[in-house]
Amino acid sequence: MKLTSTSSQEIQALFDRIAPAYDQLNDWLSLGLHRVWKQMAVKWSQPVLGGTCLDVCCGSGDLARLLAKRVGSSGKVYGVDFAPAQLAIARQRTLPFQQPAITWIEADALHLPFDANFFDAATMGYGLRNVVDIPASLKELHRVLKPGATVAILDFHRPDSAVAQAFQQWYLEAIVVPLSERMGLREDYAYIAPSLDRFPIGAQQITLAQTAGFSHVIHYPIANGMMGVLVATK
Ligand SMILES: C/C(=C\Cc1cc(O)c2ccccc2c1O)CCC[C@H](C)CCC[C@H](C)CCCC(C)C
Ligand SMILES: C[S@@+](CC[C@H](N)C(=O)[O-])C[C@H]1O[C@@H](n2cnc3c(N)ncnc32)[C@H](O)[C@@H]1O
Repeated sequence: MKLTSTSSQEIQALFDRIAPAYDQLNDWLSLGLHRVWKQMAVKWSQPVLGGTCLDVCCGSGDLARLLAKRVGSSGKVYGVDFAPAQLAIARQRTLPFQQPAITWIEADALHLPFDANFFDAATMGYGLRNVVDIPASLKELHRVLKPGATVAILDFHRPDSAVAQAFQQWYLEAIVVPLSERMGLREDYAYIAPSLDRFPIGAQQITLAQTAGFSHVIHYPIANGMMGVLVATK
């Protein structure tokens, strides 16, 4: 099935389908760099010891586990995703004795099952590009954060430089798609490039976050602008 413009159900099915290969392919295709980018996002979300943190669109849970390390045993971390196969892997990959225990919740990022002003910090990794309503998703994040709390949103980004842009396009088409094809996931990974074409660039993301109500917003291009982190404080 070719995924160009996509419904919420198609996105959920895609991430359920790729779940068994997802972590391995991320490590291979980014040469492990996605772990560094995720560390940066967690740092920018400013989690504090004993804090209550949220990882929206948590997938297999990398960011939630990093948040858990930051908040320590007196803190609390919730990981939310709507793809049950991703959550199953998140649960498997989390050590039973890890403190704090992470609470994994199957839910929609557009309707978070939390009270307003609940979280001290939040992260979202590679989720914003995939939600069907970006402004609604930002408003929902704003709603659940406490005043003064920060969300860091990591995702692909289009570099300014034509050379870096050409390299990114080439890498997605000539490396990512053929490698994922070997695992029978060609169409699923071919979806990344068009989803990136539709995704607002950093400056547009800043405006969207301000419109959602965030008071202090910065976008950091990373990896030569091929990735970016939107950091927004309520
Ligand atoms: C963790 C990463 C991506 C997660 C991800 C997001 C999506 O929206 C998907 C949609 C459909 C299928 C899969 C995903 C998905 O895995 C980021 C790293 C993985 C990337 C595939 C690697 C991309 C690398 C950069 C374009 C270039 C880096 C070059 C460097 C020399 C390694
Ligand atoms: C590319 S994965 C990212 C997973 C993880 N955050 C990471 O960085 O590795 C995107 C995740 O967003 C989830 N997702 C997309 N739209 C969602 C929505 N509306 N509600 C909840 N989860 C959603 C997908 O199920 C998928 O697990």
